[in-house]
Amino acid sequence: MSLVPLKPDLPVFLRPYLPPDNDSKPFITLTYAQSLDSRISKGHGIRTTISHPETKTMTHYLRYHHDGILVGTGTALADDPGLNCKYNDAMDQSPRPIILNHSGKWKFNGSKLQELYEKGHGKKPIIVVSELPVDEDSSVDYLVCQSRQWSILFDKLHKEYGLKSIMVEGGANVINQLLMSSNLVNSLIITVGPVYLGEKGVSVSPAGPLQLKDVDWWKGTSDVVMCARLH
Ligand SMILES: NC(=O)c1ccc[n+]([C@@H]2O[C@H](COP(=O)([O-])OP(=O)(O)OC[C@H]3O[C@@H](n4cnc5c(N)ncnc54)[C@H](O)[C@@H]3O)[C@@H](O)[C@H]2O)c1
Ligand SMILES: Nc1nc(=O)c(N)c(NC[C@H](O)[C@H](O)[C@H](O)COP(=O)(O)O)[nH]1
Repeated sequence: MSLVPLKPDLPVFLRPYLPPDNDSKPFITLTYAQSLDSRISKGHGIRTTISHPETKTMTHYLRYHHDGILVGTGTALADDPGLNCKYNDAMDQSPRPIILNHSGKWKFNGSKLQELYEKGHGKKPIIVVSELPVDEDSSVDYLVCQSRQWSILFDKLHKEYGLKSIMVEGGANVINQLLMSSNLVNSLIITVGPVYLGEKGVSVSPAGPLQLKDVDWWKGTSDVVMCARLH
């Protein structure tokens, strides 16, 4: 499905929060869409549309500006995401998909990621594991890194794969951890949609309080987008 056009005032609004051209450390953007009650889906395993088509276009614009896009196992299992870039039909500019798969529950075989990669519509995924599997799949790259070692993981993605910017798209478990690792996150970009998802929804709520800095808001047709820094 094609995207609606990018709202013309979004590039200027987003510019200060996008990765710089040159940086010695990987630039980490944490981004997701949430309801008014801070839920990101109706329930575990349920893919839920929250954002307006114009902020979906913004997400693809953000993907266009990043070298890698990371999601947790829960999101890979629930959403079977494509994680490519449809902005400007620039699928060759798609970020490298990065899947945390320490549990081994998610399978590349039969996934949307496999379909897109084989069609040349997405990049080769990097699967993060605690040890190499016995039945290695040659269509993916494996990165060995122990669970919850975020700093080491981002460093390896930078040094071993040359990824200078990584966009983290969720889900809740991953987001809650990174909100508590404020020194690792360079930009936070949250879309808020006009919906409540209720108490069975999967909520974003970090373990402790967090005061954001350099906050700016954009108002779209039905969503708002907040950009901020954590440090
Ligand atoms: N609205 C949005 O923007 C958005 C974005 C992404 C996902 N979602 C939704 O979120 C839900 C999934 O969220 P979730 O919290 O269940 O799953 P998740 O995607 O956060 O994955 C959690 C799992 O990933 C692994 N993991 C997490 N952190 C790790 C680490 N540091 N090292 C190694 N492994 C790690 C663990 O297996 C953990 O159980 C789905 O329903 C999905 O539709 C919504
Ligand atoms: N911007 C945004 N608005 C939403 O309403 C929503 N549910 C997501 N969810 C993000 C989540 O990570 C999804 O899994 C990927 O957005 C799917 O990616 P694809 O479109 O398949 O490439 N993101």
